[in-house]
Amino acid sequence: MFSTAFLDIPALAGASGTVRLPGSKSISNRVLLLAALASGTTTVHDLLDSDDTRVMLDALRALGCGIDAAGSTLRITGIGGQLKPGGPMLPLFLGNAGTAMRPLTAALSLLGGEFELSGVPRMHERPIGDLVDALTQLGCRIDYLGNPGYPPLRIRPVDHGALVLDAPIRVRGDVSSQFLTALLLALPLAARKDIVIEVVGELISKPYIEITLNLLARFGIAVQREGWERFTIPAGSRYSSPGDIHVEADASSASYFIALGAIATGASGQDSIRIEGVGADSIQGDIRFIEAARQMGAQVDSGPNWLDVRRGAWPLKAIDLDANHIPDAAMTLAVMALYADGPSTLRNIASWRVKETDRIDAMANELRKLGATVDSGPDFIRVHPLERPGWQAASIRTYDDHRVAMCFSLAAFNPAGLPVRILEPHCVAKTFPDYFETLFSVAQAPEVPVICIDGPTASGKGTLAAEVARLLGYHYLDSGSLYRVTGLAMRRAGLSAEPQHEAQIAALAAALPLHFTEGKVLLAGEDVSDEIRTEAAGMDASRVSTLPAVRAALLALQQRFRQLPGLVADGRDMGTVIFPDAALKVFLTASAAQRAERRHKQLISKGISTTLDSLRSDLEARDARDSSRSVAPLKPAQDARHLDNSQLSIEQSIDQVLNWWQEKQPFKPA
Ligand SMILES: O=C(O)C1=C[C@@H](OP(=O)(O)O)[C@@H](O)[C@H](O)C1
Ligand SMILES: C=C(OP(=O)(O)O)C(=O)O
Repeated sequence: MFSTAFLDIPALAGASGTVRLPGSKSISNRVLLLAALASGTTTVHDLLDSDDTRVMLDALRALGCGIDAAGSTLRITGIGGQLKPGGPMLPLFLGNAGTAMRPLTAALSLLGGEFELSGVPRMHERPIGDLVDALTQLGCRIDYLGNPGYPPLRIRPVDHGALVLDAPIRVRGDVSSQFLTALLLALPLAARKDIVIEVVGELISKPYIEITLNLLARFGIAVQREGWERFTIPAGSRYSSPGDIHVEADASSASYFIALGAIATGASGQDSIRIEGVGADSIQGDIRFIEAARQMGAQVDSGPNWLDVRRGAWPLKAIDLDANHIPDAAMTLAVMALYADGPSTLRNIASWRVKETDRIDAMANELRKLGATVDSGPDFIRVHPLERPGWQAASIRTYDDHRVAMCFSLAAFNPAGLPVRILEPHCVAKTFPDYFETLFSVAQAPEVPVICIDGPTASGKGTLAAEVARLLGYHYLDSGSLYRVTGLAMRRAGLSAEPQHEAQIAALAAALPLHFTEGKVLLAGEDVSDEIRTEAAGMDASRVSTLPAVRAALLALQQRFRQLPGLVADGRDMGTVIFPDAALKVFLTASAAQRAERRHKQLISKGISTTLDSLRSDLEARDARDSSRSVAPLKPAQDARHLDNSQLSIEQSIDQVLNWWQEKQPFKPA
């Protein structure tokens, strides 16, 4: 996941390949709750692992459910519809998960304990009054701890004998379908007689009720229904675990990749996006996004558990759609509309205003930043397409809404070749923590940005480059370590850095089984981070780096690190030889006295004894060798910015490089 303050997505040109998507949020949280209420153990396969499921799991653990995770499988032992009596009041934090807050409110109101349910500030602005009213009719005891009609809530124990089950329970369905879902999931706890639920007002987001009914059936509860107005939970209903249950991939998450297939042209080989884990026969209503995508021109094939999408009509065809049945995925259509042949209108979407943010306003604001003309009203949005000269580079605010972040990534396919900045990209953690990594695994950019930081030994370029990479969410290449690892491989093969061994060392270098993970350098799986940091290994590195055949072998290896969303590379010839087209090149220096002092401190802190004088003369010898070698000597690229950090703190150096980088970006302030 990208935990950076922002993520710059370079202009993208194509996309092709296969993605496997994480589990459905709606299925995951329903299955977890049903498994928790049932008796016995349920094994859940391919559960979504995200903020929304984590808050549900934490709540269920607090209730006393047994939960064991092993890989993508989770075993959950339910409480059999009964809480241990006399437990303390439980505070439960439910983040911004509607699928946790609403169903748990209903279930806990009937379970008998005392609870306080709260969430993030936005959750305290998301309505729950219609559900609380329905539960209160029944005799449940729920108080508002903040604003009436909104969480946080206090739930008090209820006397099951006093529940009013004779009259139908009336619930409004026109604000959120989750209120009806919550009642359907929880009321079997009280079904000593038939319980009837009547929906008041036009039910929205109907397909989510189908998911609820489908999963209830798998847990042994056969709800009878009359259209969308009346639902009966038969007397004696009991949750019974199906044993094993598989979670489909999330159809709403699939919408971004379906859109990607519709917008992007493929590269050589495969020219489509294949999505695995969900197919057209999904139980999730958002799968009907493919109908809308087809209307706009996408070519979609599907089979059991897979979809294959490619570009059809181009530009896309404008659409006018009642999107009430696909409230989440429809946001993706609003961005696809930028690539259409006329204005597109999405109607009947008033519920967008009470989700993670006011999504109608959020989409309108951010689409306008890209240059689009947008009209909106209480329950619709109309998006006019953008012509090439109309596109603007924009810093997209995401309002802590995962879907805003995800759907705006599709703006990176703009024909003007502009990058898109996504602010607070970590909001995707709600349902799809690795969204951007998954996007980057199939997207192609004509130009992946590179920042080069070259400089002499002990100038601090490693620390600076790693930190800049971390702050930008870019990959990091410590090219010096490649030479160090080559030196180590050379030693281990019994060779030395003499010209007669050059070809052999080059062959070793070309095939280095090298990985950088979490600040470690792994050679064939072995952590060699410490071994390559000794002074002797530094000397070997410097020597092998003078061998032209070794440098050539390592060139391709280094260039392969240039991957989306970008790269920060440190070394001695990054800007001059390896990435001569880098957008920013920094030549980092510090006086030999300063560098010797830093290195001295470093070694002393590791308990290695040395003297300042010897370090300084070693450094000077190494500088001389590095700058006089015949191949790619250490010298600043012509277009490099010089940074002497002798008098700067590491933070000041980082700020300077980030400022230079920002100066090169076309983004206006957010
Ligand atoms: O029941 C569910 O799993 C959901 C129902 C929908 O909410 P509304 O019914 O509030 O539209 C949807 O937007 C949400 O992401 C998930
Ligand atoms: C509306 C959404 O979430 P929630 O389940 O919190 O309602 C969503 O995921 O788009």
